[in-house]
Amino acid sequence: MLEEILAGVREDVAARQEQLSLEQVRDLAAAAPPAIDAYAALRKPGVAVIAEVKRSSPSKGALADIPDPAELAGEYAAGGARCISVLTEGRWFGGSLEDLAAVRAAVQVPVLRKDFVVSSYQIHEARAHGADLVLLIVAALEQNVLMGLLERIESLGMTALVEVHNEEEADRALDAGAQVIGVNARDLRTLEVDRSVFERIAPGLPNNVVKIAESGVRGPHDLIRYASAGADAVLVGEGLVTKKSPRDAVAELVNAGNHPATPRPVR
Ligand SMILES: O=C(O)c1ccccc1NCC(=O)[C@H](O)[C@H](O)COP(=O)(O)O
Repeated sequence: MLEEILAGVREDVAARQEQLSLEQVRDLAAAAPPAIDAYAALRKPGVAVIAEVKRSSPSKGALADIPDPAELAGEYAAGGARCISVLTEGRWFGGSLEDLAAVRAAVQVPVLRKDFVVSSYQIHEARAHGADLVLLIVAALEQNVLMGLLERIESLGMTALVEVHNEEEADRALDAGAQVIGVNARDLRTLEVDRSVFERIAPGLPNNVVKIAESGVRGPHDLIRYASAGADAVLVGEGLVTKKSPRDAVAELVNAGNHPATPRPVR
C-alpha cells in the first residue's frame, strides 16, 4: 500500500516541480509568516486533540465531501482542537495544498501537513502554504533521508511529527532526534487498526517526547484508553468527519482529555 501511495506522490511532486521550481517554492516559504510552536502547544495540560480534514482513505474509501475545509477547521477549532491536520495527498485522500492554505487562513492553532513526504521540496511547499508541523513517516524513508528532512523542517521553524508503527521505527525516530512522535495504529500493509500498538511502544519513549496516538479514535473511550498508555495527544480523522456536528464531536473528546479522572502523561 505504502509503496503504491509513494509512487503516486513522487509523480505528483515531479509534476508540481515542473510548474514551480525548488528555488521559487523556497522563496515563497521564506516569505510566509513564521510558524507557530506546535511542540509547546502539544505540551499544554490535558490530552490534545488533533482534528483531521480527511475526505477519503485507502481503507474506507469516501468518508465526507468537505466542500469547505476552512469551515470544517473553524468548527474543529471552536470545539477546542489543539491542532488541525490537513491531508494534502490527492489520489487516495482527496486533499490538496489549497486545502492547507485555506485551513491556515481560517484558524489560529498549529496546522499539520499530513502527507507522504519524500523530498525537501514538499517541506518548502508546506511552509509556503502555512504549515507549522510536517509529518515524516519512518517506514517511507531511509535513515539519512529521514534525518535530512527532519533538519530541514526544523530549519524552517516548523515541528516534525515523526510517525512510527513498531519499536524499530521508534528507535530510528529517536536516533534522528524526533521531539514529537506519532504511533500510528493502522498497519500500512493490512490497513487494520490495532490500538495496542501505542500501548506497546509509548512507554519506551522518553518523557520529553510528545507522544501522539494516531488512528482509531472513534469516541472518548478510545482517547481515555490512549491516555492511560501515556498519550499527550490523539489524532482523529474518521471519528470527526463522519459526525453530524464535528464541533461537538471534538468538544466531547477535548472534555474527556481534560477530565480530572483521565490519566496524565508522565513528564
Ligand atoms: O486512513 C487510511 O486508510 C490510511 C491508509 C494508509 C496510510 C495512511 C492512512 N491514513 C492516514 C492516517 O494516519 C489517518 O488519517 C489518521 O491517523 C486518522 O485516522 P482515523 O482517525 O482512524 O481516521
